[in-house]
Amino acid sequence: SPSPAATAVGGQFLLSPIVYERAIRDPPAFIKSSDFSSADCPLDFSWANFTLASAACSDPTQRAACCRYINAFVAISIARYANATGRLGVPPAFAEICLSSVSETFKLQGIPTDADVFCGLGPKIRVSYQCAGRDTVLEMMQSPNFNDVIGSCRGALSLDITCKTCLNYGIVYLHRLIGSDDNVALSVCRNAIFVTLATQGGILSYDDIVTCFFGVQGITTFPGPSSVTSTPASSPNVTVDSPAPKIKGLPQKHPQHYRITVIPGIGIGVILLAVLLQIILVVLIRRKSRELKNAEFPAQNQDNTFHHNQSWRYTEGQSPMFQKYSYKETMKATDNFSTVIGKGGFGTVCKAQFSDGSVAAVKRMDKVSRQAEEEFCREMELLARLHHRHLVTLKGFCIEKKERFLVYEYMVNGSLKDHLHSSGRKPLSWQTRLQIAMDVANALVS
Ligand SMILES: Nc1ncnc2c1ncn2[C@@H]1O[C@H](COP(=O)(O)OP(=O)(O)OP(=O)(O)O)[C@@H](O)[C@H]1O
Repeated sequence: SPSPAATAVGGQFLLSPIVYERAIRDPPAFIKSSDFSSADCPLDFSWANFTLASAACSDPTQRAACCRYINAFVAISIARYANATGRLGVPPAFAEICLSSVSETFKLQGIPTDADVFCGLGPKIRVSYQCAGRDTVLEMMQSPNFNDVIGSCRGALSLDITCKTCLNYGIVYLHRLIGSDDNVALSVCRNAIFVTLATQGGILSYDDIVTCFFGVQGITTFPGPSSVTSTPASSPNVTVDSPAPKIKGLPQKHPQHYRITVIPGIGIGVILLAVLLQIILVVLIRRKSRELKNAEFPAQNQDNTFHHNQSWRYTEGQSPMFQKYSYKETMKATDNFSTVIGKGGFGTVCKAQFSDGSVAAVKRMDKVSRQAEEEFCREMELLARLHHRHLVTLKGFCIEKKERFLVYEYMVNGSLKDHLHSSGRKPLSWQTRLQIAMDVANALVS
């Protein structure tokens, strides 16, 4: 019959929190394991992915792997339990029900029942890792030389060499601690080391420890107090013990796997950002230098017709190099382009008076287009070659951003066109017209 401290509710025994806590810490004689059902076992397996384990356990040639999986599942559940309670496994009063609960869970998850037997669930694989009289994580940590184990296991345990070093330190520590060759005791204590390391949160990678200690992979593990079942299902509000102690002075905030993911992520992000900034910088510098080049030699970039090295220097005779006028001085000489004297196909013509006293006619290109650009170049090329007293002389040019100017010798009496077509002028005599035609023809053939 049930103990007086327990009340039968729906076929299960619901213990009051205080009685439960006492029961698991120091079970009184009247509390027997038969008072609990397997649902009361505080070990939780809801986190586990059994796919690989059930495949290994169903294959008779994979028995060793199967047992490693089973050992790992139990050890991880105990580590989760220890994370919340600080204990290295379930209290003795729960040992029996937990073994049958674990067995039932494995069965439900497709692991053949004979795996319990050949792996030794109970005699070899236990649900409590009492190691040389140590029941708690704190006691393990306080045992002599345990710091050496922690120190040696702090590296990247995913690496074979680091894992071996960690395990070797563990074995040395255990030989000193238990001083025997009892394989079961060594195996249980080894699991106690695993649980103690696994409860250290951020300083070690949980998944790496599992792989290192049990030689299995693909077990989904999510450690942390929130996911740890610290109480039986029937007593959800009872906390059993204080959570597992952590090593002082070491970061505890995030699990290692989180750091492993985030830190390289940040590094890669920073590198990508630096590369991106460099590319942007290069593009901006190139664009700027192209702009500067355009301002200096725009036509050259748009079209090959403008070969400035050839066109700006007239090599025949005494023709000088064209003068380059600045936009500022051109603007000043034309009183901000207000001295308009005519308009032709190329653009507007202004009279200009430069600071050195020279007078010129400045043709301002209306808009920069490919065609206008070509015309600009052609005019310069042509006038660079043609020099005659009957042809107007090109004095220079001005190129700045999108502005194009040709600076000519100023014709005081206007152009021939003015004399031929302007209505306000006295018509030229036929003799003069004939003379002009001959002069122009002369200029073109000479
Ligand atoms: N060097 C100059 N000196 C004085 N006036 C000029 C000079 N060049 C042009 N002009 C004036 O500007 C007007 C326009 O000249 P522009 O050469 O641009 O046009 P155009 O003679 O009609 O030839 P086009 O149509 O081929 O451009 C001329 O009719 C003239 O009155």
